[in-house]
Amino acid sequence: MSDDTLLDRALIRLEEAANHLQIDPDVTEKLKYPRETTKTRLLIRMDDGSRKSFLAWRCRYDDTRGPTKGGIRFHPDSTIEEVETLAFWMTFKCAVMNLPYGGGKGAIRVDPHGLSKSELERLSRAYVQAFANIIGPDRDIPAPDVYTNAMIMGWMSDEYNQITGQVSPAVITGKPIALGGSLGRNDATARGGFYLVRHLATELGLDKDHTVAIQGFGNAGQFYARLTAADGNSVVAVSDSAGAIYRPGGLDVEKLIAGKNAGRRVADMASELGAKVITADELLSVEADLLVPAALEDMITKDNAGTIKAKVLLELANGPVTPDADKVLEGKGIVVLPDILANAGGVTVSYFEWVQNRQGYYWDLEEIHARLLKIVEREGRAVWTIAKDRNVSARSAAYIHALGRLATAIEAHGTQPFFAG
Ligand SMILES: NC(=O)C1=CN([C@@H]2O[C@H](COP(=O)(O)OP(=O)(O)OC[C@H]3O[C@@H](n4cnc5c(N)ncnc54)[C@H](O)[C@@H]3O)[C@@H](O)[C@H]2O)C=CC1
Ligand SMILES: O=C(O)CCC(=O)C(=O)O
Repeated sequence: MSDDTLLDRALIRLEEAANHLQIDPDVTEKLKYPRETTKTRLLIRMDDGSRKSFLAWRCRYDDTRGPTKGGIRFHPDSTIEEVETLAFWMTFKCAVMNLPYGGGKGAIRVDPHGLSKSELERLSRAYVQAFANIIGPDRDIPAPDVYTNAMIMGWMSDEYNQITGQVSPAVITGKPIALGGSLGRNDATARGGFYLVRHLATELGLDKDHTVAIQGFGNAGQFYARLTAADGNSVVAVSDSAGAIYRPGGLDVEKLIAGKNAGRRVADMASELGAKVITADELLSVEADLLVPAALEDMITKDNAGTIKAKVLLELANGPVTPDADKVLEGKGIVVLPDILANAGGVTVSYFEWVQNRQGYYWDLEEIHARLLKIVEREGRAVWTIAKDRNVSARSAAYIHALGRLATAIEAHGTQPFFAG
């Protein structure tokens, strides 16, 4: 890989889209840099009485279209650059879906698997104590991301309420239902991708019983496996951070999910599922019609993209394909449904959660699914049409679609925000 940073590589997409649109250069100048990133150290008491310090960040990348929105990641490799890039992607994701938000993201550099539940709770609460002045229902609204979940969002929401002395459920989304969470947020990331693939199946050349390989078997990957298997497709390979398995005849998805929920690794379940253990790179090159990266960024590079046999990639992960790898995939005629569209079901249902919290009236699951379907199909179709009309990749089309909306909003604000930012 080159010396370019993750953000440098992400900005290539902005430049490409800008070349397609007649927009003021001030717009790209504004979108090239995060508005603000706050870094802090969280010092918490461990169960053995010692104290330990963790690096943490929150980035509000751009708030032209509304309060900043984006998840919080707990990961041992998190960096400021990763947080800012994820927040940049959130800015474009919210614009693609026409949600009234800008983009944000946060992280703590920690391996949460090494913490007890009470240590994890203290760390999550410490994050909110540190960033209580940055987040807020009209300012910056966090949500779950890698290695964070509804339980953690519940602790964070409770901490915010204690600090402010008010009950403000709309400050954070992805909460437990009992604390104002929305029905349907748990599988929303996967469901958005699933609706997109189903809507464009004919154009993508995917048959009703296509085969699927999934990289990463957490929230996004597991729910995608469940939805696609229930729809008659066959999940033939999956991986987690510890290994990968392959069964050409299809894996028992419910058994796999039950095993993961019991704390097992996918490779440890291979023999009972009649599957073969394969390497992480082999997962990318198995015979499958659809490849679903659902783990981390930069997993598909120019070094391994050439081995991919799938017709279509559905990016449930953020940034799994590098720009160099994109060129390889394009050369092979593989369609990439890009992250800012493909995984936007999560933030879309987070938006529904925020709306329900503010109106104090809650929708049933049917209503959530119908609203999500409508937005995914509307914006998915718009992106597909741009791709065909302009003869560009679906990724470029998604950025063109989003940048058009961002440019309109930036211009509508007048010149002042350029100086205030
Ligand atoms: N949770 C959400 O609502 C949303 C998540 N995403 C993105 O989806 C991706 C996955 O996030 P979640 O499923 O929420 O996280 P998660 O924490 O639930 O699961 C992550 C999964 O990735 C696996 N993994 C980690 N490193 C790996 C590696 N090197 N190879 C294979 N698997 C690996 C882990 O073992 C785990 O199964 C991330 O890129 C995240 O930013 C995007 C939109 C929304
Ligand atoms: O649900 C949200 O607000 C944000 C989810 C997220 O972090 C993402 O889409 O990458």
